[in-house]
Amino acid sequence: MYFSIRLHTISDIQQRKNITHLVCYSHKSNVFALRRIRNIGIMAHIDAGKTTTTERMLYYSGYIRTLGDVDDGDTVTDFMVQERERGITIQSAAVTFDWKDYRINLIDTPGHVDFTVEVERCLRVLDGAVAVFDASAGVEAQTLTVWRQADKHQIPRICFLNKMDKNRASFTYAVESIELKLKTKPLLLQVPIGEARTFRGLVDVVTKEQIIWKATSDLDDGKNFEQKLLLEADDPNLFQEVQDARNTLIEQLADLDDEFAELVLGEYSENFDLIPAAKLQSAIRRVTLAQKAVPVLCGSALKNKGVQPLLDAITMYLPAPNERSYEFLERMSRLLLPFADQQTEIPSLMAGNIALTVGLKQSATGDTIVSSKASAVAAARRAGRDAGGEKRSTSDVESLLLAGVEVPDPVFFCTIEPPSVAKQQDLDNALSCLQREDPSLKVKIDPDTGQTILCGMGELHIEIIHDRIKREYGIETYLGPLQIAYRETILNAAQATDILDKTVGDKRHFVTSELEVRPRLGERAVTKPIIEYAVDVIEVLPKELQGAVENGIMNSCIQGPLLGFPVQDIDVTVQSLTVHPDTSHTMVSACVSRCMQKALKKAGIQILEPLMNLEITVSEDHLSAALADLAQRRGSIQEIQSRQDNRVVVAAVPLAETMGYSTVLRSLSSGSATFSLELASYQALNSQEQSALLQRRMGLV
Ligand SMILES: Nc1nc2c(ncn2[C@@H]2O[C@H](COP(=O)(O)OP(=O)(O)OP(=O)(O)O)[C@@H](O)[C@H]2O)c(=O)[nH]1
Repeated sequence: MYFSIRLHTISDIQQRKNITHLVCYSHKSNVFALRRIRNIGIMAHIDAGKTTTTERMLYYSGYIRTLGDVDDGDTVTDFMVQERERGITIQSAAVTFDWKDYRINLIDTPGHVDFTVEVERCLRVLDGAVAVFDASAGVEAQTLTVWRQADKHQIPRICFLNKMDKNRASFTYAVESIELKLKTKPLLLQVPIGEARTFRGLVDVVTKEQIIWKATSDLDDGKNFEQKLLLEADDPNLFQEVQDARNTLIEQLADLDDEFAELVLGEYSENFDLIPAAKLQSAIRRVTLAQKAVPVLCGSALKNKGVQPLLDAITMYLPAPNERSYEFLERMSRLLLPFADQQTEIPSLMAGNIALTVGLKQSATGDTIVSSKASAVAAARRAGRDAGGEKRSTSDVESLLLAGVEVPDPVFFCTIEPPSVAKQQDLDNALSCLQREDPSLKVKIDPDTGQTILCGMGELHIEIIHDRIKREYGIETYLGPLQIAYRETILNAAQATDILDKTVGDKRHFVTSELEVRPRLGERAVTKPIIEYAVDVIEVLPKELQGAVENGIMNSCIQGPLLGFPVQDIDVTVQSLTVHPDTSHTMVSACVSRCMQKALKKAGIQILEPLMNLEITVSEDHLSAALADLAQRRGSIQEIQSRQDNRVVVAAVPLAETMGYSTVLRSLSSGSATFSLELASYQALNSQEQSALLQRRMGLV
């Protein structure tokens, strides 16, 4: 389990003191000046080649002696059994290695959409990221999702166009799709030499050096390559291409960076060729750190080409921890330096590093650990000051400190049962450990049957959890059929009243309430009800009682009256409320909750189903079969784009129709089509579908 052990310190003076103190405790080999550390994530769409690229980095840096292969299931970072069996990354793995006097802490993150939360929990502890693309596919659906997450956390990035050796690989196409779909400015730092089967090397646009690997680099390890200045006589066309690319790069940088613009317009205005590489490199670094543009490199990790220049670019263009806007520091009783599934104990940790710690029983993914309450308060105050001196409320400050991982609501659920009642306690323990690690996994108890319910992000997510419980905790569990997490909303406005009159011991609890519920109109789904009060209620309602009323309203929305799914998109007005002085807050909540249930029932319930964005990449030959199948799944096609020789179908399809889709798509496209799914919104079921669902749920069909 990885924690973002990031401590705001109270003042710079104190921080300097603490760092010195920690350096004294460090092993010499572990002491790296902050500016020589890079905390980097690798992110991309599934199968773009993150794990393969990471494996090459470890090899070239000397940390492993033989190259592992995803397809053989022996890579360092995919160490979970499920990862090795399926050839995909599920859990992020952290590795630390050195490259030319720099220490790189690198996290390989999963690409499958079911594990998006895993990516986000990594991003928030990183300073920079490498986005890996399949050069024959360009930007794919999941790349967009992780790109947006990185935008949210303001993470400077480098793009690596991998798989340049693949049939249909196209540098130009991939760059265009980055510009168009990610709405970013690509800085082309390399020009490939050859493409697809002829790909053999690249030219560094900044230094004009060509790097050519041996034709047999996929058989040897790609460590040997020829590096020399590209001369016009070597290849006039390539020389001109590089010259043009360099001029474009210079123009781009001058547009984005004033310091560089001054240089170009002044000293070097007569001859751009004379601009020293170092000046270009520092300008690239500045615009990358400011996230005004993204350097683009290319290669083929599998064929051992292009990874060493990528490592150089990471050290050159991505930020050191002290160049990001936070200063964090921590010292703990037991600290471990991760190397995938191996760890080395270290005596202390300097600011800017990533490490593991053990034994924290109460904390979970997304928490921020601070050394004391006082330092947390001081950090919050400082964060308040940094935010432009505006006054912040306490809750603002709290939310700033606890800014955690954004967890999407789960869309699938199923019952999970242990082999015997005696094993229930073990299962509960296993589930609570897994939940602390993975915030996208939710566990609840069905109030009617008492069964444990597992809620997750997709079929694969639940399958992997099931498998992990068996392998890691030795419990063979039984899963019920996978079900869709629907939502409920109301069709009309309705009013209801309720009276609670209960005497417990010598106390009389007396409450009357009157509420109105109305459907909320608007584009965006709002999961929490918007609560308003009639003027004469709010004027006399004490703050504590308001909390009890709102609890009652919220509780009744957790389980809707029709099928027990959460209720969304409603407005509530508390029209009247009387409370006897001795009445407890629990009784107030209970009365309001009952009143809400009555109002919701009267208002008429509409079931909403999750609607997914589906993107299918399929060859022309299999397009009509894929479209015909989509039509049967209540899918609506939004767009059909061309991507190289393939067609990309962008569609919306109800989640209920996507069960087992991967098997069907594989068989109708002879294994060539790929797809990705992402939750888009919730849509109303029509009355026939709704009554069919009700009948199924009641076991009538
Ligand atoms: N042709 C070609 N294939 C590659 C290259 N890099 C990776 N692959 C193959 O692409 C597949 C996916 O590679 P991975 O490294 O597992 O990709 P990933 O992005 O880590 O995948 P997830 O972690 O599951 O998202 C494997 O079959 C690799 O052998 C490359 O440069 N060229």
